[in-house]
Formats: sequence, C-alpha cells, structure tokens
Amino acid sequence: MSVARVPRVLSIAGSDPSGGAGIQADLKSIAAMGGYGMSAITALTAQNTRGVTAVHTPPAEFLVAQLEAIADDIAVDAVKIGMLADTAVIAAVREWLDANRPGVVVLDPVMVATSGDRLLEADAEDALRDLLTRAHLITPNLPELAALLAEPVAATWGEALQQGRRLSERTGAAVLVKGGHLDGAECPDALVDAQAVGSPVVAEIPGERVQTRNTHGTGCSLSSAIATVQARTGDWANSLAVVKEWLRGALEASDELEVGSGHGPIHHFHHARAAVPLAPGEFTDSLWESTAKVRAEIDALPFIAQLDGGSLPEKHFAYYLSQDAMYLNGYSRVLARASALAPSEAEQAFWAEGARVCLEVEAELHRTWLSRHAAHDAASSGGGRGTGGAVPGPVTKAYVDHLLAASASGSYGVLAAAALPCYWIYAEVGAALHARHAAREDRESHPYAQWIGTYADERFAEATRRAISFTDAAGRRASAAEREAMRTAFTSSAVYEREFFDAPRRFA
Ligand SMILES: Nc1ncnc2c1ncn2[C@@H]1O[C@H](COP(=O)(O)OP(=O)(O)O)[C@@H](O)[C@H]1O
Ligand SMILES: Cc1ncc(COP(=O)(O)O)c(N)n1
Repeated sequence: MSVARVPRVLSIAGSDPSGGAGIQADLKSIAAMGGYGMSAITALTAQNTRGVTAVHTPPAEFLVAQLEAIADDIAVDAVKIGMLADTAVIAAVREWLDANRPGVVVLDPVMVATSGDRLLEADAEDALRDLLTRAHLITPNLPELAALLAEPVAATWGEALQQGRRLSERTGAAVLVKGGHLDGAECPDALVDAQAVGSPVVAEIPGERVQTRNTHGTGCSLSSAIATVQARTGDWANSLAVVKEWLRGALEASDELEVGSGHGPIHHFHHARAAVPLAPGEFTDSLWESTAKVRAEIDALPFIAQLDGGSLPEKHFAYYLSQDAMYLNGYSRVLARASALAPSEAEQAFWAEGARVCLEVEAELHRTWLSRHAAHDAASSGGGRGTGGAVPGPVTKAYVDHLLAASASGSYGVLAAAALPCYWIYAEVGAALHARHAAREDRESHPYAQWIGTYADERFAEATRRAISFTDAAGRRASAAEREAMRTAFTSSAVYEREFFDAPRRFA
C-alpha cells in the first residue's frame, strides 16, 4: 500500500454545530494527526453537549454532488464514514465507494448519540449492515456492535471480543472493539480480524479510564484519526496505538475547554498547546500555579509562624538578617546581568534599578538591624566587606549559585524567571504577614513589629508587578524549550525561597 505524507482524508458524516462530534470533530482529528481534512456532509444536526434537538437530511443527490466535486479534482487517501441518517444516504455512499475504492475506509457505524438520540433511522440498519462489507475497519461501540449482530450488549470484555470476531467474519472487515462503554476502571480497545493468521485479536491495547464526563465525539475522533494515521503509516496496529495515546491526552485535557454543561468535547489539539500564542499573564500564572505546593510549605514553616507570633528566637532572626544581607549582594549582581541582557530600555532600567536598590537595602540592614544583633556578630567569622563579617550559609550559597548559573545561561528569559520568585514569593509572604500583624491588638509590643512594618512597601509591590510582567513577556516570546527552561529556573528558585526561610532553624 502506498503511504501519503500529508494524507488527504475525507469525512462523510453529519454536522455537529457545537463542534465536538461529527465532521467538526473529524476535521480537527485529521489535522491533529497531520492529515488534510475534507468533509462531505450527510446530514445537519442541531445539537450541543446536552443532546440533539433536530436533524435535517438534505436530498441524497446533494451528497452525491459533494462527493463528485471532491473526487473529480482531489486524490483521496482515506475515507472516514460517520452518521448516515437514512437509506438514501447509505445507497449514495455505497455507490461512491464502489466507483472510487479508496485505499483506506474506516466506518464508524453511528446509530445513537452519547446523549441517547437516534442518528440513523431504524429502517436503515439493514442497509448499514450491507455497507459494512465495503469498509477496511469498522469501529462500533459496544451497543452498536450488539445492534449490528442483533445480539444483547456484551457484559464483559471477553464477550465483546467474541462479538467483534463474529462481526468481522460476517463483513470481511477488521473490527475495532472499543471498551468505552464497559463498567470499571479499564478502557481497553482491540483490533479483531477474523481473517488474520493465528489469533483474530491482532492487537489489544489496555487503557485506564480517564475520569471525565467529556466524551462527546470520542468515537468520531478515534475513527477519523485512525484513518489518517493508517494512510500515513499503513499499519493498523501501530495506528491504533498512536491514536489511543493521543485520545487519552485529549480526554485528560478536556476540562480546559469549558464547552457546554453536558458531555463536553475532547481537546483535539492538547499536544500542540506549546505552539499556541499565550495570552498576557498566562505564562506567569502557570509558573505561579506550578509552585503552589512549595508556597503552601513556606506558609507552614515554623519561621513564618514564629515571626508572626513574635516567638522567633532572636538568634534565628539575626541569622536570617545576616544571610539576607549576603544574599542581596549576590542578587544585585544577578539583576545587573539581567539589565545587561534586557531586550528593551525599559527592562534594562528596571533591573538596573533593582540591582541598585538591593545594595541600598543591604547597607540599610547593616546600619540598622545587624548592628543591634550581638548574636550575629558572635556568629561571624571576620573578614568579608559588605557581609558584616559573617559567611554565607549553605542555602544562601546554593541559592546565589543557582541565580549565577541562570545568568551564565545567556537566556534573558531564564534569568528573569530565576530572579522572579525573590520578588513575587517574598512580596506575597510579606503581605500576608503584614495583614495579620495589622489586625493584632498587641502589635505595639510585638518584638518584630518594626521589621514586619517593612513588608508594606508599595514600591516593592509595584516592582514585583513589573518583574512579573517582563518575565511574562519573555515567556511569550520564548520557544517551547526555552519556556521549559524558564519554568525549571522559576520552580528551583521557589524551592530556594522555602529553604531560605527555613535556614535559621537548621543552621543558626
Ligand atoms: N473515559 C475514558 N477514558 C479513556 N478512554 C476512553 C474513555 N471513554 C472512551 N474512551 C475511548 O474512546 C474511544 C471511543 O470509545 P467508546 O466510548 O467505546 O465509543 P463511542 O464514542 O463511539 O461511544 C475508545 O478508544 C475508548 O477506549
Ligand atoms: C453529527 C454527529 N455524528 C456523530 C455523533 C456521535 O458522537 P459520539 O462520537 O459521541 O458517539 C454525533 N453526536 N453527532
């Protein structure tokens, strides 16, 4: 069999205006699998995720006109057949298939929608049985498999495979037996071909059931996707494996779509999300989201509770301040590097100002806080200018090394993402501490009242908003790989933020 690089795949099916099933699902699935999609519409439905309210079937001659227009001009590598509505439509499709004999014909014997509405007139079932012999692969769900055989619906997977073999025997086509309607946590699929040498079960792919209501159009999507991959690769078992993995991702990502209140559609392009332009704020929101666990751990640290309640040992506070001063010195150099790499003057000025402020705050720490803390001086080991004599603790050293490595990466985006948690997490932790403090009756006598007062700095809050917005813009410009490197840099810094708050307890 010849294979097509971009297979031209024709869907002969009904329209679902809500976009989740029918030709709309087929065109998305064909494109998602790398094919060029076309559609000849058999019938129009009025439906949404809750059900079908009306069906209009145009005269079969108009379907014939569509099919002829396509075949006159375009080579068709694969055909997927879905909703057929009535006997006149089935006859038109049968004649077209007999005249054109496409290399891949996948037939999804659509009878009843997920919502329970009929999509094939009851008197057309015999005509559909006859059409099955023209297909290479038939993809019934369990109720359709049973209806085509005029048998009860299979209660077990073993029974379903037996029914698949019987349908394959009767039609000469391979049957994809689908486990979507089974009870339980498993959702297997199997390719059954009565003419195969050895076992009729040519391939069986186990699958875990994805917990979601969004299964509208899974059968349509599966059948058109498998037709496309088959036209590309010429290997049914491999096509099923590829499509099943894609379908699992599409079901898992379906909640992102927020379409309708019933059985929603699947996310056909879940695998291409990295190629979609990001909305403003979307990237940094997702960075923030991916550090939710670390931030919850920070909120639960004894250091935060003790600073809040006033019981933080002075030795811990002094250690924290002296490490903060040393950190700020390194951080200032890192921000200066961000300024040097910045793609715009606004960003260049912003990071340079950040670098200057760090040195100012460091000096202020020495002038006011650190000079008062004898514990800090006792812990110092003499020497280094700008650090008050103390040496960087293990966390300070590791955090600054991580930031310096990000600045050596040469990527402005990675460096901005690495620098951001120090603004963002510190601002959030400080704002929460400050809000709780402001609500206290006894705040005048709180031993750390003055320090907690420094957390309500509107200039720092504004700088944080700008750092977020610059990092977000860098993320939007970045390639998928650079964005991943930015995420790694950001989440590592968030972990160092946690370790930094916890360091006094461990090392003071
Ligand atoms: N909740 C689910 N989790 C994982 N796969 C599913 C789920 N529901 C359906 N599938 C898969 O979707 C495809 C369509 O299955 P099925 O629901 O049986 O057919 P239909 O959509 O035609 O009723 C099959 O590959 C099946 O295994
Ligand atoms: C036009 C049209 N065709 C097919 C289906 C079946 O959908 P499902 O794949 O959920 O069984 C549908 N609901 N509408």
